[in-house]
Amino acid sequence: MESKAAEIAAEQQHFDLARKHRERIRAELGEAPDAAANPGAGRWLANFRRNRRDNLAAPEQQVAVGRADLDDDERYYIGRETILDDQRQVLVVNWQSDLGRRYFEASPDDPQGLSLKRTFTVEANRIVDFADLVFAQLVEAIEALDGPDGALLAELNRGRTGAMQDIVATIQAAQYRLMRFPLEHLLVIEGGPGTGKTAVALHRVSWLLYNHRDTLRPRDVLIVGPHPAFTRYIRGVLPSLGDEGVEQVDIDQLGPPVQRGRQEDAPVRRLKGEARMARLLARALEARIGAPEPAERMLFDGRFITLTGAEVAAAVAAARESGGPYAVRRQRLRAALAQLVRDRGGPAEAERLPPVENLLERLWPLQSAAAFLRNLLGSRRRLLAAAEGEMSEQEAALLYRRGADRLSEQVWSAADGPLLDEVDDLLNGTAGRYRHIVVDEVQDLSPMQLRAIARRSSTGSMTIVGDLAQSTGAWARDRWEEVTEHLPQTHQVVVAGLRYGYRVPRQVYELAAKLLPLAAPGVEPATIVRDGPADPGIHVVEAGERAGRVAQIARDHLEAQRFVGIVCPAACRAELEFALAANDLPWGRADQGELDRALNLVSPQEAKGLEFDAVVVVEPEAIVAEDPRGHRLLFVALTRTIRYLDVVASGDALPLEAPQPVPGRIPRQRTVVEPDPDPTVELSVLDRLAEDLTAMIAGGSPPAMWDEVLQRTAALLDERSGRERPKGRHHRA
Ligand SMILES: Nc1ncnc2c1ncn2[C@@H]1O[C@H](COP(=O)(O)OP(=O)(O)OP(=O)(O)O)[C@@H](O)[C@H]1O
Repeated sequence: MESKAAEIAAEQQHFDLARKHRERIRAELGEAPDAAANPGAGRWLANFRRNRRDNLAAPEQQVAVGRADLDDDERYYIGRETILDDQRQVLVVNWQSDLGRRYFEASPDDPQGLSLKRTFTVEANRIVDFADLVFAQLVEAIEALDGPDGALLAELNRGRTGAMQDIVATIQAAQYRLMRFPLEHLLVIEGGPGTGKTAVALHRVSWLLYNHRDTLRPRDVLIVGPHPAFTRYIRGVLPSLGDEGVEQVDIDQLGPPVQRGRQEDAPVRRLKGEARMARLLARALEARIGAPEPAERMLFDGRFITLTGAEVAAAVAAARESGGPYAVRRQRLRAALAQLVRDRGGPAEAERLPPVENLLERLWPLQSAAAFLRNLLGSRRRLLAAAEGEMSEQEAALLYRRGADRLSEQVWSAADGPLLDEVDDLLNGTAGRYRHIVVDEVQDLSPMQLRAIARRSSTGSMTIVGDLAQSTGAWARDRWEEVTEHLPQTHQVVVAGLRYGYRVPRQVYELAAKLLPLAAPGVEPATIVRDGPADPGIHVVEAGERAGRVAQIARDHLEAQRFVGIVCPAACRAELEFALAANDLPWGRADQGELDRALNLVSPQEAKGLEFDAVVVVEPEAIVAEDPRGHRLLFVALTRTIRYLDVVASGDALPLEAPQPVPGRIPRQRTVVEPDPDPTVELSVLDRLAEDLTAMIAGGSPPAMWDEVLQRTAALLDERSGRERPKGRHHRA
């Protein structure tokens, strides 16, 4: 039998040959002359070649991840892309092909016609090692390949950078089965934190694009994530698999672009997310269609033409009943009115003449989604009328707010986004143009958000990804039906689970899993595949030392070159930012979509879906207090690490009781603040701001100086607003 070194050398020859031909292909794509007969086709060809060239793996990347030896002695190398030599002999077969499927799914139970599966460990394109599964000899090891193998464990220990990587080299059989699950389904992929749900959903897109390439193009696929930092985290995976052009957005990007940032209280957010809102909006829009005068008189070229109220009303009723978006039915009314004018001897081009346009505008006003919604939310009368039978008066009153004076100045909330999208759909219709939609972290989305996604689907084929144990916020769910009922009902719903937790080390998961009986009693814990380098560090400190200790731990991790995430509740955010700044530790802000620094500050909500080498979780009791399902939020926070976890707490480091008031938190003072005339600022936001400022001042100066700091702050604010105060009351050094 050949020695392993000799075998590696032989395999390396094949790797080198394949790389040589990949570079040959790259060069040919760059140099091939324009064979096209006309300039349009020439441009197309040039584009095609550029895309093909850009999608080839980089020169230093490994050509293959493994080798499949079939029972009939044929052998195939499996890699990211197919590579042929100049005689069109196959050197490498791509992972989405049928051979790829057999390679990844082969198990001792079902070898898929393979006699051997060889997995390479490779650095750049140099083979370091390989491991073989010889199926004939493996009768006793029927653990199947669902669990981890050596190559996977090595891969999981790799440090993280803030950008998700592809997992082609180490796809597990159970994962591959979901990647190639038939397209015509509403597939729900569920599983605990770090089981690979996101990775599988993204590779599923790549697999589907390859295997349905005649009918499914990249622009037919939409990927929706929960927030910008997540979208940024995953956006490189598909291009690294050679799939460019798939649209990837976060949920707030659906719908008309408007200025965001308005904060709202939880009951308003909840109400605005309910499916009842769709019916309320539809009714409010229909109520904008007016009734004619008893006689409508119009002047054309010095001659009056009068239409009777009855005939105009009949035209309005016909348009109203005709079905379709508001704007389309408006066009029909215009045509009908013009016809009536012509029937009275009016001009042939009546459709385009001002008298008809004026009447049309009065009966059926043209409006944008933003203008309509601003007017509706700013009118108690209209809200009440539209709410009838759908909502109580108190609920309708919750929706009221005074609109900004100018539409361009209106600031919208996150919960307004899906309402604007719904109105836009009622007004103009939405072209459901995606043949497949992937939604990640779907467990928290409101019915109105799910409707916004559903209307973009042309087929009902979707992959939705989530974990009920991580479901928090106004729409925390306990059953998948509560999500799928708002999605297209065209295809069968299949819920498939991933069982093995690849991200979180055993020691960390054991700690986090203590929350599960309380957080999500029905949810099966993941099976963890590896140990971490250390037990979680639990640091119980005085409230005043909390931020300083977090900064110190973060610094230690940074010095060891780790990618660090601090998961921090809102109550501790200001003191922590202050401490990081004071310690000269720059950080990335996940709330602004940043995730590219070595140190990142994320809220527990933003932490969903992300991962870091080292995670510091700040004040678990405050995290639990932040959400009605606070234990789930804490479970999310604790399961973001691939290696190190530290918990810094002045209260209980692992609260297993119902939420307590947050330690060290300043009691809310509501009475002193008069309602602000600016409708975009809510009282609770002012309270939060006051709390943040208080924490910053308390953390940054001794009590004897607080008065002084406050006076200086007031002076600075005066200066900024141009407001005059009695001279001598404030001064600046
Ligand atoms: N087969 C695999 N080979 C290598 N790495 C893998 C594999 N499966 C998962 N991983 C890695 O495990 C980590 C967790 O995967 P992923 O983020 O997809 O999990 P998730 O189930 O979506 O987690 P969460 O519920 O926290 O969002 C990622 O770093 C991913 O690359």
